[in-house]
Amino acid sequence: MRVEFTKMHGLGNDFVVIDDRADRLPAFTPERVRMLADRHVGIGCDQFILLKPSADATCRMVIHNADGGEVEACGNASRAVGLLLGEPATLQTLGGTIATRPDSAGISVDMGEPRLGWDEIPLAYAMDTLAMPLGWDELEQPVAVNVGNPHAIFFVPDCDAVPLEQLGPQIEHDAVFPERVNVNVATVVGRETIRLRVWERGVGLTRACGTGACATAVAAMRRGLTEREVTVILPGGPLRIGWGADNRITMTGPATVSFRGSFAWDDFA
Ligand SMILES: N[C@@H](CCC[C@H](N)C(=O)O)C(=O)O
Repeated sequence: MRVEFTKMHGLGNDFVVIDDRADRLPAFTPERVRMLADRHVGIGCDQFILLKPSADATCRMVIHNADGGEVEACGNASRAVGLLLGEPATLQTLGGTIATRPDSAGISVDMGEPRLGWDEIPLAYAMDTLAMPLGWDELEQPVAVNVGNPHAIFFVPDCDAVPLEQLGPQIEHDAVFPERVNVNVATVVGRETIRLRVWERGVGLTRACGTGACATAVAAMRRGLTEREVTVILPGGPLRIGWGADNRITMTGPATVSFRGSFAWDDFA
């Protein structure tokens, strides 16, 4: 059996997307996803995205990190799927149902409401999520925000100077985050601009993280550092993020098809 896929990216955060809305494919095990995502033995991607039928939305979006683990949300992949579907669409994810629509700046996504309670992140025990009383070397007092998936955000004078490849994995696996965490280091450049680098849970450093941009914008707004609409500049490029009076987050930015292909199911057994 051959399986067709679309290789896509959002600001360099890249995905293998398989459209199985017809529901004919067998299950993708974490091992199979790991092989497909591997940049040496597979196709290579940060996240593996499977579209399945849904009774309540345009489709169900199943999201796996490159390590094979299934996760609740992926902002950049949501824009990519929005581009594939073309029309305004709703995507059912483990983190909630979100809505995409084409926009003059690419694809706009209603990412839903952030969760801010310590048990909603989740954290291991009760604490202030606006300034967690913890530190890892130079990274201290993060803000914790859940935008479908868990994020810790550290505001620093220069995010490019942080050794994120060393501190990211330590923080990701710290016991204070029982479901692990995505680690964001952010520098506020002005009331409407933030620079951001992200160590993604289950992947590592990526060129961009849409949910990281949303969580960081909410964190900056909660701390009163920015306006309620900002540009978040990632290594792969900028995203526009708004947190409205209705408590909903909107993310707008590009998504791109790189190429289309197919593989034999048995090649990744
Ligand atoms: N690339 C993503 C986030 C993907 C999931 C994340 N690594 C997690 O484990 O929660 C994005 O664009 O949001």
